[in-house]
Amino acid sequence: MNGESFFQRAMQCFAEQDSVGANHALQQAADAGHPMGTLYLAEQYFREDASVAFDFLRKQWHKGVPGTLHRLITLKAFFTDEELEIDDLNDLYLEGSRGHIESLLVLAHLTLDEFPQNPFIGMIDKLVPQLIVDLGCTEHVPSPMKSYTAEELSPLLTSALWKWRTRAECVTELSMERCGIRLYKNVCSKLASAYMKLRLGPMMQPSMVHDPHTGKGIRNEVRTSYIVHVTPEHIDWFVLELDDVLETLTGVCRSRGESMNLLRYQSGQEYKPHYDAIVGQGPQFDQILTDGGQRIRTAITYLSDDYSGGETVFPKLGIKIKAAIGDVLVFNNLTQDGNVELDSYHAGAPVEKGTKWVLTRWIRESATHYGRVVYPKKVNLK
Ligand SMILES: O=C(O)CCC(=O)C(=O)O
Ligand SMILES: [Fe+2]
Repeated sequence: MNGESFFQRAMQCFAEQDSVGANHALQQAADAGHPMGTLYLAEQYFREDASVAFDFLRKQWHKGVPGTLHRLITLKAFFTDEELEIDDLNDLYLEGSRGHIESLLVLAHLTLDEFPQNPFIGMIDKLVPQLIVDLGCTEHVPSPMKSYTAEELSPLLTSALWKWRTRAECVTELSMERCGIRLYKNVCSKLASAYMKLRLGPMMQPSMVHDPHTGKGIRNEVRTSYIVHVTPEHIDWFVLELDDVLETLTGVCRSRGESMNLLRYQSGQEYKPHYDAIVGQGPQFDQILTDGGQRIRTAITYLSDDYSGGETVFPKLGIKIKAAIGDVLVFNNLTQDGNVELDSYHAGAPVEKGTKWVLTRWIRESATHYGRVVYPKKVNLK
């Protein structure tokens, strides 16, 4: 049997809740160098002991299994309390040199501001030229193509590490006592914004709102944008990094976040004035509240700014926010004593021209389904 057959057998065993059989088959798949088998098994090890998982991933890397170093660094960065070091970024580079696009994207995202003539963009361009066009990075492609020595790479990796370590140190442009409104500048890089839109955009569906009578999701003129729910199966480095940074900016543990909503508004589309707090009453609303309680806070990450109209408006506060790409707006939906903050009433004004993209995170009082699945060890840290 080959690696794929072992992996399929493991999936079958999981479906039949035979975890012993599944682990045995995963082991066989990993021994045969199967990438997904390797990553699944590493996940199992990681739940028990991070260092066992890391040793296993490194062993598989030496056997030539792709994606293993990238997974190791991702687990270390987002699921342990260990700090990333320069060697970890070098590992991402090694993974990228074997053709792992996401590793190169992470390195490009961490270095593009400092190094516009960017070798990582050049490496991506060699592998998938269309991606560079779709990400709007064509002006960054270095020419001529070449391989980079350790000495040439060193300043880039040092700078990437600095960028990583200061990822949540953002300048505040607007700060208001009422509703705890804060607008943080330049949180999400242009590259990360472009990549998330590109990767998740094809899954867009019409947005829904809760029917005030039944609590069920319905289409309604109140909210005419398109949406993708960024559920656990969609997470990647960029989603995890945003979860991490938003935890710092909002002061609430990432495990209390609902899965983010990627919203796309085209001309004429809007989100009419509303509360993000759950304001309906009845059994269906009680059901919605079981996923972590009330929505205490909201964080909106702006992924585009080449549109007119489309401001985020707070009519009771008399403010209109037109953020730049990469900015994050945070505000409270509840008062100190836990009531709905009436001033938090807000809208996404109709877009006039161009396309507005945002990622909305609604944050609850306690751990959500998303938080429990993605961050089982980080539940309720704050
Ligand atoms: O699009 C906007 O500016 C606001 C989005 C919003 O209010 C929400 O998603 O809850
Ligand atoms: Fe909202």
